[in-house]
Amino acid sequence: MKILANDGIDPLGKKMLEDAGHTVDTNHIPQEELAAKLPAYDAITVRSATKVRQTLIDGCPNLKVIGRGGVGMDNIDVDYARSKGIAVVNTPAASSLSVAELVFAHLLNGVRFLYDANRKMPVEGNTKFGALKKAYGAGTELRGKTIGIVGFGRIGREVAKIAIGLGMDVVYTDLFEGPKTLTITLSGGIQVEVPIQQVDMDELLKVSDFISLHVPFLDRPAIGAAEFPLLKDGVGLVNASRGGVIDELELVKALDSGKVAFAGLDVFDNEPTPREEILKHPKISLTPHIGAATNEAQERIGEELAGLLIENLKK
Ligand SMILES: O=C(O)CC[C@@H](O)C(=O)O
Repeated sequence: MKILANDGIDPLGKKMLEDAGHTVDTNHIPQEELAAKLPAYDAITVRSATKVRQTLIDGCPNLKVIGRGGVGMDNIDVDYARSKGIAVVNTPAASSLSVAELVFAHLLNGVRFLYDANRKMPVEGNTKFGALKKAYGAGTELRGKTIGIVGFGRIGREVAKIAIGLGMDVVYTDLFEGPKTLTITLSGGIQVEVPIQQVDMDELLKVSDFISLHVPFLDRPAIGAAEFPLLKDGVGLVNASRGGVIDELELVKALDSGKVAFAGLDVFDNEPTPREEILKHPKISLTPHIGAATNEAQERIGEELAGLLIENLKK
């Protein structure tokens, strides 16, 4: 069968597919050319960039599988594809740890002003060293602080485990009733049971020194105009889930007023062209949607995705 890996696939996954007798094309086809070219393929794999919408699906009667390397399927019309008999598969667990680690990259970046130091040091570092040292002189430790985790799925739980390892207190919200403890496995296989607390959103906003969001974008931002006033003064926010989950315009206002001390953003309202106010804001640590972009996660994703494709292409 012919598979188009339109947003790439790890070499391990590609080899598994080829060993199973499939042809894998990793040359990216731009979105506007897909309608003409995708009908020649039996399956497509995407990450978050390529959109597989109803009109594209309608033009590909031979398509058997749509594979999403990653978690969120918001770039695919999943129900519609399934109604046409196309299997839609994803790899929900493979990138959790990588996303969680990126959350802490942003948090540690935020509490020590690295986002700003990295911008200013190359320009002003030799003339204003002392002034910069003073500007970044009031950092904050994470230990003993409370992190609020919005959405306690796989990624949220990985965030909680790292936070516990750093000596932070964890509160979380979720639509479902979640655990009261988390089991942390230390090196040597020692397991420790640590208490965590599920609270409602208002309580989380009130008590958290830092908040990390791990929910899909639904119909409104999880932190928007109504929520910002409820936040603790000087909170740090991290969004490595989906653009729109934090209202960006309200965020800029809250950063400017000092209500929010800093934000770490991996995802944006209008990817891949985020708004200027966000890109240029001096209190935002930025990454271009790379939560899952580690060698380890991509290898796990490629392997899992290849397995799912092989299984579904047999049917
Ligand atoms: O691979 C990507 O481009 C992002 C993936 C990530 O947002 C996910 O939903 O798994």
